[in-house]
Amino acid sequence: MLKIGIAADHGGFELKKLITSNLDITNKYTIQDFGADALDNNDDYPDRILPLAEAVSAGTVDKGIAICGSGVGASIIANKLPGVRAALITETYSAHQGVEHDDMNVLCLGGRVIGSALVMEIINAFLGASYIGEGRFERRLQKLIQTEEKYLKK
Ligand SMILES: O=C(CO)[C@H](O)[C@H](O)[C@H](O)COP(=O)(O)O
Repeated sequence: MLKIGIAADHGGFELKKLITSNLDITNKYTIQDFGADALDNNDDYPDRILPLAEAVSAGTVDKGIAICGSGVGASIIANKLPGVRAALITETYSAHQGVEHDDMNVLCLGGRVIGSALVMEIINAFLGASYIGEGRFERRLQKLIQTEEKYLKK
């Protein structure tokens, strides 16, 4: 079963609630909620998203969903960690292509910019996709990993 993590700051708090109550996890996923557990308009996205990104980096969750107001801050902080490939996604094509081609493992969303019907389609596309893992995609991923090893220190 795929292990999914989810986290949000105040800008993504309502969207996280909507996602966790609408996502059909039956027989498919386990979901770990990294907070925020309550709305705090003074919280900061690095504090809220980092525990999820650490879990993806450590491999204790397989895929993450990181939400802030725009999705921008969430993607910036998540990508600081080794092994995390996060992207801000606003439509369904990139939600699955990012996984299939680039092994994207964190989906970033903007809680203040995305509609509730679209967001569930995006999440289902992201969670249902698998990395192709060969040929030109693997060649590109290896270049990305080499870059990470050169510039990011564990
Ligand atoms: O979108 C964000 C970062 O990219 C944050 O979630 C905040 O919503 C954004 O920075 C706005 O901050 P505010 O304190 O809610 O005005």
